[in-house]
Amino acid sequence: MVDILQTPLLDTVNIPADLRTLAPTQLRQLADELRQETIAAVGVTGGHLGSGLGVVELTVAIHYVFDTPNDKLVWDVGHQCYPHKILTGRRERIRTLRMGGGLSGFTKRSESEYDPFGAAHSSTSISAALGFGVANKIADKPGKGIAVIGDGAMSAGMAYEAMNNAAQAGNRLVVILNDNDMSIAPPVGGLSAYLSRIVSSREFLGLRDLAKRVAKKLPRPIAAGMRKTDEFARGMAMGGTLFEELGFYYVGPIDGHNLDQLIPVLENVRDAEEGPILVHVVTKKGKGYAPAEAAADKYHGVQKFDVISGVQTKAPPGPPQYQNVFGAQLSKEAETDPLICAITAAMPSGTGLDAFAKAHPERFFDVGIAEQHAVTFAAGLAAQGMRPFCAIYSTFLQRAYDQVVHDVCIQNLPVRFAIDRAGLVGADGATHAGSFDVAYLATLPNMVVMAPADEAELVHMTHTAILHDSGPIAVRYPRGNGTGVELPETPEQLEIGKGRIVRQGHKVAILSLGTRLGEALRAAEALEAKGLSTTVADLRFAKPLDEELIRKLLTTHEVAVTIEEGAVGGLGAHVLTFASDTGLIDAGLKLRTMRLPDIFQDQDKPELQYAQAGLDAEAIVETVLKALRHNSGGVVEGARA
Ligand SMILES: Cc1ncc(C[n+]2csc(CCOP(=O)(O)OP(=O)(O)O)c2C)c(N)n1
Ligand SMILES: CC(=O)[C@@H](O)[C@H](O)COP(=O)(O)O
Ligand SMILES: [Mg+2]
Repeated sequence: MVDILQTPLLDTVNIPADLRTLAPTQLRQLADELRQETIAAVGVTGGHLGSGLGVVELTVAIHYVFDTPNDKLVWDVGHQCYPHKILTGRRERIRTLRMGGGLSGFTKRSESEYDPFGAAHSSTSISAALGFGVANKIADKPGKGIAVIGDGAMSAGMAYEAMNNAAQAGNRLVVILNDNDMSIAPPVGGLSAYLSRIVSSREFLGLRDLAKRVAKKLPRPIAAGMRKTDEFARGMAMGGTLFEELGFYYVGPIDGHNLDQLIPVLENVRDAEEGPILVHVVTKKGKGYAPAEAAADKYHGVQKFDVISGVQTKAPPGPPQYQNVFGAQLSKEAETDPLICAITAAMPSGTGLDAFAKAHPERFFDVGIAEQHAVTFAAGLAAQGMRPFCAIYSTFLQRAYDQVVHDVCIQNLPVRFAIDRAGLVGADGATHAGSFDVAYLATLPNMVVMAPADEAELVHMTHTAILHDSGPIAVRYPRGNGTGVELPETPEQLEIGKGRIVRQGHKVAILSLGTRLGEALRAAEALEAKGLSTTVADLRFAKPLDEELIRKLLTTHEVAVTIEEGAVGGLGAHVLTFASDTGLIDAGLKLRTMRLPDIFQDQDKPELQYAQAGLDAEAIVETVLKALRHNSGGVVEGARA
């Protein structure tokens, strides 16, 4: 395996133009070196590995054949883009992947002209590539849009919305379907089965007849003398496919690790006069690195690891992760409650539902990457009397907002939302931060929004959600480990809209929502040391607000500060609205809201992200002291604080 890294050919390639000076016979070696470099880099940084290893040859072939960056290459999700980054001028920084100040783990427009479109959420690539292709067509400029989309990402509705429109791009759009028969977990559903049928029922295109068959299939000058009608081309050689029905020329399946096949096929595709074209490429996730190929998840996402053994750095033992506390509690309660069912959109382990899937397979649904469908499916289940839990990361639930509003809230259906990765998430950065869910959910009539301060509270809130049959309810909790509190044997049903006082004082009140409670308590200690007696309340609910408790806190303390792990529009906004509606702010109350700043924060360690966001104990103390210094008649200096 990779020992001392020797990359003589890769060392000569800084950008794709360098790559294009190589002879086709050199590309195999280049791909091998690129694979080694990718493994070595991710060994140091951790990150998404298996997907990138599977597209090493594809990355080399695309940059070799197409005229990037004039042809616009759009990687779906972008989690497979590390080899692409190495070939596009970023090799020197590749060992900073996903670190504070380092390269993003996804494609990012601000990073490179070779990343024409940023991503991290799936299934956007065909739409974006179509946009590039059509814009160039209108302007009569050269340049195609090239989307590389995985079989998992191909399960989302957006991909079909784009394909439904793709004909207008003509030959300006190329879609490369990277079929590795894997999502994060094994892929699910009819499309996955369909792709498997195509692959198993057909031989890979062989080298000997490849050029002939592709030339026949794609009308272009070299096929002169052959029939060039659409009927001939579309029905040719490999028969109709779903993609052909949608108006694509389908080419495939192709062995995506065989450069001798990839290069001529892509050259034909590049030069075709007709389109759009879909190239079905079959690859192996984790290809070329034995530990990845052998792992159940194909090293989708890894910690730092030892390159020789593949052994990943273990996280130090700690409290259970929130996702697993949720999954275990739901699974346990489902033993005695046959109405509970659980839905994930392709994230069974990330949401902690793998435990549930094992224990209750008949009530577990992995719907693939299809968050919108997941929500409306849950609404249907709820309308029929089930108790569905839709477990979706905060950032991915954004995609299903209309379904939450229209299918769930307007009909007041008791769908339970388990919203994981709420707040800042660390290495995945802005695209994956769960910054907006409180703002977008707590504004909806009928919705209940809870946030536990620790994992014991999450147990109570999961139980409370199960029993909440009168309408929709959401519980949002962060990525990572709990605080280490003891988990309750018997969960409590919390009273909806009731918070709790965690620490009683009389001058300063900190109103906390979620897991900032620990920082609020640390701040209270520091304030106490300065002679400022401090109350800390855990509001538990962003909606409905505990108006009685809030009124009491705002009328009995000189300064009140709200704190939450979310953007403006969340708890603080609702408390301010309440204080304004009731006239409580007219009485000279010093009320401040602490929330995420109005920026998309780049990746870093979560604790540093929160410090940068001004949401740690030190920032709370500073906010309180500033408020106390402030004379209510004047203008606040440094307005936010
Ligand atoms: C909208 C959305 N939902 C879920 C995810 C999480 N996610 C990232 S990669 C991935 C699997 C994608 O599978 P595929 O497209 O086949 O790519 P592969 O990992 O196999 O290379 C999932 C579910 C996401 N990024 N975006
Ligand atoms: C690319 C992607 O969307 C996922 O792989 C995501 O990075 C997983 O995040 P967690 O590690 O928080 O489950
Ligand atoms: Mg896949």
